[in-house]
Amino acid sequence: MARLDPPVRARAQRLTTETLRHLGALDALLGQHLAHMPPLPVLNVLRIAAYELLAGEAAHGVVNSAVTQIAAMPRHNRAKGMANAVLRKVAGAGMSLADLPASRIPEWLRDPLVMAWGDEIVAACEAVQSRPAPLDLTPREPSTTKTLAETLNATVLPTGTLRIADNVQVTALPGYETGEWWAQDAAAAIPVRVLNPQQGEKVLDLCAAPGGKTMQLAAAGARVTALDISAPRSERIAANLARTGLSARTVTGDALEFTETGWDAILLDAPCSATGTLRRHPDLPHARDGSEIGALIALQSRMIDHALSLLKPGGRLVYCTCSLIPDEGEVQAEEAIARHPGLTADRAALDLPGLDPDWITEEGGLRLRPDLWSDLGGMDGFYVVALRRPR
Ligand SMILES: C[S@@+](CC[C@H](N)C(=O)[O-])C[C@H]1O[C@@H](n2cnc3c(N)ncnc32)[C@H](O)[C@@H]1O
Repeated sequence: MARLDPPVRARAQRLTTETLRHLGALDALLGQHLAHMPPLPVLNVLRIAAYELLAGEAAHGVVNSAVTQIAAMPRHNRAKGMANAVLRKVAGAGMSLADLPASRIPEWLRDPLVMAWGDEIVAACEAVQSRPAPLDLTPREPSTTKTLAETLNATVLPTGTLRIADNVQVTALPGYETGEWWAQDAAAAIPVRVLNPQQGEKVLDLCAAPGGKTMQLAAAGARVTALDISAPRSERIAANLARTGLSARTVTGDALEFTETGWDAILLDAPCSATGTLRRHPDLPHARDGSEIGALIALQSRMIDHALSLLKPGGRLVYCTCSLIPDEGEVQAEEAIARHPGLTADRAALDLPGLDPDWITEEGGLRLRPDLWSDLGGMDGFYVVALRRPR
């Protein structure tokens, strides 16, 4: 896909993302017209074509293009007649995307989420995840929020994030080149607000790439060190800082081996199952099976303990994950408090404009779910807690 021209690439990305979002419903629809499942390369062409038909693309062009692609597959070109017939039946049914049922989270993930949140909340999350995610932007200078909202025809969310509902090309928007804002989901912007960086404070961003939160910390005037284990991802931090004219020291390395101490505050946006970001990454539940989550949970608690050892006495650690699984959020905070005498969850840090006190959890963290603000377009799932080390 990287070799395609930007507009073609954007269209290819949108088509595959939206097809994956509705994969279960599209397969069920195609299944009504298929005597047996075709080979995967043929099925994938049918899936994308069925999505395009339901999205209102002209039937003639969609069917022709799909048949041409299958005709060019040396091992499967005999399927072109079948593909033509099936797609004409889908087109003839006159259905649209609105007729599809909400996309369902695959069972390996759905079962633990139902255990954690109940059927109703999971169904509400699925309803939000069935629609494309809006584009959320964080302004570099909070004082420019109103002006940017007018220029970009965006709405301002209760926490100060700008939201654009339409499908737009990010890099073509005014202010991208000049770094006046960066793309960041409304929920992802909250951990730094909870950390509340102060001018001149020494702040360590422990799992920093691609740098959305690093930029928020630097924009607040903190002296930031941004560390990430991945060299290519660290380059993205540097590129983002350069575009926005912000500065931070970048380090490539393993958080568990970083030994500089005395930090006023540390942000730990730990690697996780990313199950809160399904609406932006509908491929995720198909590409994974949950077998990696146990190892991630163990890594997260080792990272929390190590981060606490780097803080100055009285310093604060904001731990967050873009996961919907409590073992990667609420349980990590609860167990960290139990492991470290004197460590407390700072509930006052969550008293911020736009944050609903109902989102505060028993152990003193913040649970953000896709179904919250559903009337405003939802948000990614996140867990955030501010832990304070004793003096
Ligand atoms: C959730 S992403 C961070 C997103 C980032 N904070 C932002 O807001 O743009 C998690 C990051 O952790 C990094 N990571 C994973 N294991 C790590 C380790 N042992 N040490 C440091 N970084 C690690 C990954 O490379 C990944 O970039």
